[in-house]
This record gives sequence, structure tokens and C-alpha cells, in this order.
Amino acid sequence: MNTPPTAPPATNGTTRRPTEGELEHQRAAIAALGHELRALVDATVRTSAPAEALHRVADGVRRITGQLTGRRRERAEIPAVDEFPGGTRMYSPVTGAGSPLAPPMRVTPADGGLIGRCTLGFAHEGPPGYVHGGMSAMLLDELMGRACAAAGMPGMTVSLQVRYHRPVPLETPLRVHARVTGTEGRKIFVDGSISTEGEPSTTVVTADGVFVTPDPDRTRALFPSLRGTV
Ligand SMILES: CCCCCCCC/C=C\CCCCCCCC(=O)SCCNC(=O)CCNC(=O)[C@H](O)C(C)(C)COP(=O)(O)OP(=O)(O)OC[C@H]1O[C@@H](n2cnc3c(N)ncnc32)[C@H](O)[C@@H]1OP(=O)(O)O
Repeated sequence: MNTPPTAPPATNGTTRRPTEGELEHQRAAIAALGHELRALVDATVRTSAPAEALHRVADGVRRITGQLTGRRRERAEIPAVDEFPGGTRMYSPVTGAGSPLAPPMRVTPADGGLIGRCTLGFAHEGPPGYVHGGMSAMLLDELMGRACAAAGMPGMTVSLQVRYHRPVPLETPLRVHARVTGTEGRKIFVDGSISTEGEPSTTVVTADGVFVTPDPDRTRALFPSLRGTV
């Protein structure tokens, strides 16, 4: 596990570095809220409830949103619960257990790269019954970026070519794969693919990408929270 790069605010709003136990406690709560929000999103995009019920729910949700008070994270601030760039990202729209947008994808090391596992629901629909193509690209971009970081070369996407061979089914366990195939200076070349868990040898989407590690000056300018560490 990476340590957070700078002394982040403690979870209670002070500037003391939180203990690992406090961070785990906070992560569990963030994940619990994320889980409920994903259930809400799924129910929202599948319901056939009448207009009056939808207005009632909207009022209730507005009241609940008002309970999320306290200091709000600023742009480019790395949350204390995160491990940037290669580790836990609680609010990542792909892997974040705290994100209502994320499936979330679970990432494990695999032979020569990473495997990501997730199931996409109706909120990620493109053609009826199938995954939105942008969502497939997002899963691949994230895992391919993580593969760079896992290989010790964190980088940003400069090019991502995606080929859609078959539609990706909704509500079906998926297996995403990414591996670094080569480097050239600050450029990292990465391959990625998506298949279903049921038929892992049939790739339904493939991708190749180029990632670039920004030089230290650019890294400090882009990610001011990392100042003092790069
Ligand atoms: C502690 C270090 C931290 C490092 C950063 C880590 C971040 C990772 C974060 C978290 C990982 C977890 C997973 C995340 C996954 C999601 C990934 C994303 O969604 S990233 C968002 C979308 N991508 C962008 O917004 C980039 C926008 N582009 C840029 O800002 C610049 O291009 C930048 C900073 C990446 C590079 O700029 P330059 O000025 O340093 O580099 P130049 O000199 O232009 O290019 C370097 C080499 O790359 C080639 N290159 C550039 N663009 C290319 C392209 N489209 N195709 C092929 N090659 C390209 C160039 O020809 C050059 O090659 P030659 O050295 O001459 O051989």
C-alpha cells in the first residue's frame, strides 16, 4: 500500500495525519454510502413508479443530500483516504467503492498485468441490453492506466484506440485485462481487453493505448497536492 503523498487533513477535519485504523473506518463508511447510492441509481433507472412517487423520492433525496455537510474537497485535492497514483481511489468512477457512478471494478494483479472484475447495470446501458461503448472505454482506460502505475510508471492517457468486436452484455460478470507491452522514454504502451467471466477466451472489446509520465515540472503543475514529493 502506498502512503498518502502529503499530510492530508484528518478525517475529523484537523490537519493531523489520520491513523490507518481511522482511514479504514472512514473507507468502510464511504463504501457503505456508495453501495446504497448505487442501489438508488439502479432503482432510479429501472423504476416504473408514477410521477407522484418520483416527486416524493426527489424531495427525500434532496433532504438527504443536505445532510452531507462539512468541508468540501477542492479541485486537485487528493482525499486522505486515497493512495495516489496506483492504490485505492475511493471516488474513482471506475474502481471507487464510494462512487455512485462506479460498477465498482475490483482490481487484482495477474500474470504480466492486472485483471479487473465488475458487472455493469442499466445505468451504464448504451444499446438496449448492452453496455455503453464509452463505459467500456472507461473501464479499459482506468485499468490500463493502473497497469502503468503497477509497473512503476504512472502515466496519463495520450492515446486510446478501442475496437468493439461484440456488444458487451449488461448484468453479466465481466473480466477486464490490461498489461504494459513496452516503454520508450516517458511513453508506456499498454494492451487491454474485455471478456465475460463465462467465456474468458472470447474478447468482446480490445484496446491499445499510449500513456505518458509527465516530467516532474508538469507533474507538480498538474497535481499541486503532490508538491514536495516529485
Ligand atoms: C507521481 C507521478 C504522477 C504522474 C501522473 C499519474 C496520473 C495517473 C493517475 C492515476 C492512475 C490511475 C488510473 C487512471 C487512469 C485514467 C487515465 C486518464 O484518464 S488520464 C486523463 C486523460 N489524459 C489526459 O488528460 C492527458 C492530456 N495530455 C497531457 O496533459 C500531456 O500530453 C502530458 C502531460 C500527458 C504529456 O505532455 P508532455 O509535454 O510531458 O509530453 P510530450 O512531449 O507532449 O509527449 C511525450 C511523448 O509522448 C508522445 N505522444 C504525445 N501524444 C501522443 C499520442 N496521442 N500518441 C502517441 N504518442 C504521443 C510524444 O510524441 C512524445 O514522444 P517522444 O518523446 O517525442 O518520442
